[in-house]
Amino acid sequence: MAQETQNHTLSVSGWAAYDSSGEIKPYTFKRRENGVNDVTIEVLYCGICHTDLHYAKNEWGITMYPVVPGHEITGVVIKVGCNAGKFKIGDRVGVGCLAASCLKCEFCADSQENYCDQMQFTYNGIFWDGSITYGGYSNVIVADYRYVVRIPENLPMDSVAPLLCAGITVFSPLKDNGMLGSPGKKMGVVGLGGLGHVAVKFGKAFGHHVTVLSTSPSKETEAKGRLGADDFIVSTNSQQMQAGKRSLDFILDTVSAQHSLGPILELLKVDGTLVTVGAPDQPLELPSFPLIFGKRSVKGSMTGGMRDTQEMMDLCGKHNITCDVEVIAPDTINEAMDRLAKNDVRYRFVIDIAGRISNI
Ligand SMILES: NC(=O)c1ccc[n+]([C@@H]2O[C@H](COP(=O)([O-])OP(=O)(O)OC[C@H]3O[C@@H](n4cnc5c(N)ncnc54)[C@H](O)[C@@H]3O)[C@@H](O)[C@H]2O)c1
Ligand SMILES: [Zn+2]
Ligand SMILES: [Zn+2]
Repeated sequence: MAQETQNHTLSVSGWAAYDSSGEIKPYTFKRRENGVNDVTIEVLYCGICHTDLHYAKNEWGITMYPVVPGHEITGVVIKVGCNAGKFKIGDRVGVGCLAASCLKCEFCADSQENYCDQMQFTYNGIFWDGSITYGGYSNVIVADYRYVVRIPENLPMDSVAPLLCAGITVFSPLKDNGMLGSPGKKMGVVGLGGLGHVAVKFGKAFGHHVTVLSTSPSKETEAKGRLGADDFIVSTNSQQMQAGKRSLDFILDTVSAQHSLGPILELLKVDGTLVTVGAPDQPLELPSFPLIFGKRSVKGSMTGGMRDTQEMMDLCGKHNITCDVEVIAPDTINEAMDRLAKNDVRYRFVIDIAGRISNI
């Protein structure tokens, strides 16, 4: 069982869910003191990922309460361990989903720490010292420097925060599947939420023709006008789905709820690939006919490694890509979570942890 260890003496104020109601309330807890490999970060902003909602409500059945969610963290370094000299006090940094990995296996050696079988998450994980990890809904986080990235100077700390999970989670499968550096592909994005809206922006930045698939016809104008999508298919409109058959090279499915992949797969060309990154609590429906008749592949992908995360950040800095966010105060996290559950967000809530908006 996880247990707190003696060097957990740093008092931190945060917000936690205490039970499967998912209600978020203030929570004061202890973190480890800054170790030789650590940086201590004053948290400025933290995005609300749909995964936070899955955990807060124990939708995957693995939540250890109280859970302090948050893995889209931006902040400023306030303490540096002696081995963490690549960072200095005052650096603008980000922390995503990963807190630890073995650092020795083939995946760690290749900076695919996200696939290390010893990998531990930023929250609801168990750190090497046996303590439960707590995420970014808190004013300070202590992170091993190997899981910290730099934020480009030109990007604002609030709208950059969701890149730490939503961003890398869609960047990584795009890179892995030949969508980076080979423009002109036909790309589909299913679900226009936090992950989906970044996927559209990346798709356009990488030179692709991007089609959004959504159940909400009302999102068409924004998807095209604001995010730059080229086409929009309402997934419940059978005529539109029929017209789109065999038109796409690659599809990224970001939907958070159970659904069938069958009709979506029909939109892929022969030999096309669908990567699912959404994590519904119920199995996806995967009929074999659209798979075998089109020699199509379905793959999964989980967040991304640290080298790719920094690469993505730097690319976003170069192309000025940020997320479309609604910044909220910590005392409205519950309202934001309710709206997230109802798909009423454009496109990511970001908590102003340090209370900067209250000063405006
Ligand atoms: N693979 C990973 O590493 C990874 C990382 C982050 C998030 N996730 C998962 O990805 C999913 C999406 O996360 P998000 O933060 O973008 O969530 P979000 O709530 O911002 O977006 C989800 C989108 O799915 C749409 N949607 C919901 N139910 C639908 C349905 N029945 N049919 C069609 N569309 C529907 C919503 O309208 C919304 O646009 C979540 O399940 C989350 O846990 C996975
Ligand atoms: Zn996430
Ligand atoms: Zn490893």
